This record gives sequence, C-alpha cells and structure tokens, in this order.
Amino acid sequence: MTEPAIALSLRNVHKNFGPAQIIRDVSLDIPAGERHAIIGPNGAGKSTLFNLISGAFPPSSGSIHINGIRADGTRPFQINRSGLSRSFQVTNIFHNMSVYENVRCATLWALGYRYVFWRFMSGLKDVEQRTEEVLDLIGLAAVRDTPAGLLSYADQRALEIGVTIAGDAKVVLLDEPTAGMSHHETERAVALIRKVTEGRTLVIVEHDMSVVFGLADRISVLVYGAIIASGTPAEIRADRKVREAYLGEEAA
Ligand SMILES: Nc1ncnc2c1ncn2[C@@H]1O[C@H](COP(=O)(O)OP(=O)(O)OP(=O)(O)O)[C@@H](O)[C@H]1O
Repeated sequence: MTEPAIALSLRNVHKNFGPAQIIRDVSLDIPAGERHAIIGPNGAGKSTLFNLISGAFPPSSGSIHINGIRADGTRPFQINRSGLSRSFQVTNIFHNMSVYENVRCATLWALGYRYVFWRFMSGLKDVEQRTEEVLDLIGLAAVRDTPAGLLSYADQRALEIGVTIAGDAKVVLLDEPTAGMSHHETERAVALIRKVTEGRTLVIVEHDMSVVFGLADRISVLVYGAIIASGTPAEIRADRKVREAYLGEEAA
C-alpha cells in the first residue's frame, strides 16, 4: 500500500520573540486527509504555530512545506495559493455585508479575481456557482441577504468557516472554531466542520476536549512551545506525560 502524501510538514521549527523562545524545535508531518488537532494550555504557542504555518510571520529557523512546496519565507497570499486557508480566533467577516456578499467576496479573492470593481462582476459564473455551493454547505442559504452582523454568533462562525473554505483549499486551519458556543451550537459546528473538511486536511486548535477527541484522527500536544506527544486520541488519552502536563485526571 502506498503511504498517503504529506499535506503539511514542519521540520525543526523554532520561533523566538526577542529572547523568548515561543516555539521550540517542532517537527510534525500531517498526512493528506487527516484531521489533526493541536492542543495545549493557554500560552503554549498554538496560535503562534498557526501564524507560522499560514505565513503571518516567518520561523526563526526550520522549514515548513505545504503540499510538498516550501512555504516558510513566503507571503500569506502565496501560501493561500499553494492550497492552505485559515480561520481566526476572532471572527473575520464583514458585518455590514450580507451573508451572500461575504461568501462571494471570499470566492472572488480565492478564484483570483482581484481589484476589479464590484459592479463589473455580476457575470462571473464560476464565482456564482461556488458561492451557491458554499452557502448550501454551511446551511446559510436561507439567510443569504441578512447582514452578517445580524446573524447569531454560531451562524457567524459558520459563515467564517464558509469564507475559509470558499477557495476550495485542500489544507484548512481552524483556530478555536467552537469558542464561546453552547453545547448545542458546538455539536452543530462539529458536524459542519466534519462535512466541510471531508476529503481535505484539517488542522484545528481547540480548547474543548469533547470536540478534539470526537473530531481528530490524531492530536499533538504543545507545552511551552514544544510538542510533547503526537498520536491517536486513544494514545494521547493514555499518555502519562500528557496527563501530567495538561489534561489532568479528567481525561484519564
Ligand atoms: N508577536 C508576539 N510578540 C511577542 N510575544 C508573542 C507574540 N505572539 C505571541 N507571543 C507570546 O507567545 C506565547 C504563546 O502565545 P500563543 O498565543 O501562541 O499561545 P496559545 O497557545 O495560542 O494561547 P491561547 O490558548 O491562550 O490562545 C505567549 O507568551 C505570548 O505572549
């Protein structure tokens, strides 16, 4: 049997801010199609790791490959073009624009239509089609004309996921997609994430352990900027170092 391709590969990645070592020698291979969660205590460096992968800033040393292409040292939009898209902890949608316009705008950007005046764009069939697909996928077609700012918080997060996957990226990074949600909203969000990442590679940072253990094929545990364990949910649950450092007895 052939090994699955590696969608995301980090080799000996370090990130220092001044004298502070925030990411310490992280190496990680995530196969294509895997759902991978990164967990760890507050301040462990999870968002920093996301920022390195998505090109917000370069690593101090080490290398990052996305779909086999060297990504460190390139700009976020170039990384986006190599097939990686990310969401942010704080919602990143345009509140005054309708749900439809938010998705359409993300689709336009992702399909390469840039700096073209809005009113000239009505005839772009590929954009229309992808926008409709995404609206259906995220279950917001019925509220397409609603300004995004008037949606419930959970629907805003669903819209954000739609905006993230509008360009059909094969590698999707989601930063705390269920933060601030009720139990019911979280269940809905997990079902949505499962659906929209079908056939893609997902890397998710998440604090809710029921989400992590329910969704992830593999989990990496980051503590003080270093990965102390990587494995299946069962392996992570059974790992003594992880229990001591992070999960506590509740996960035992
Ligand atoms: N641009 C920056 N300059 C200096 N220090 C930073 C910068 N970004 C992050 N840090 C520091 O890096 C450390 C890790 O922060 P980071 O936000 O990556 O952690 P986290 O694991 O995502 O935390 P949380 O779970 O609370 O979101 C923190 O001590 C933070 O203060």
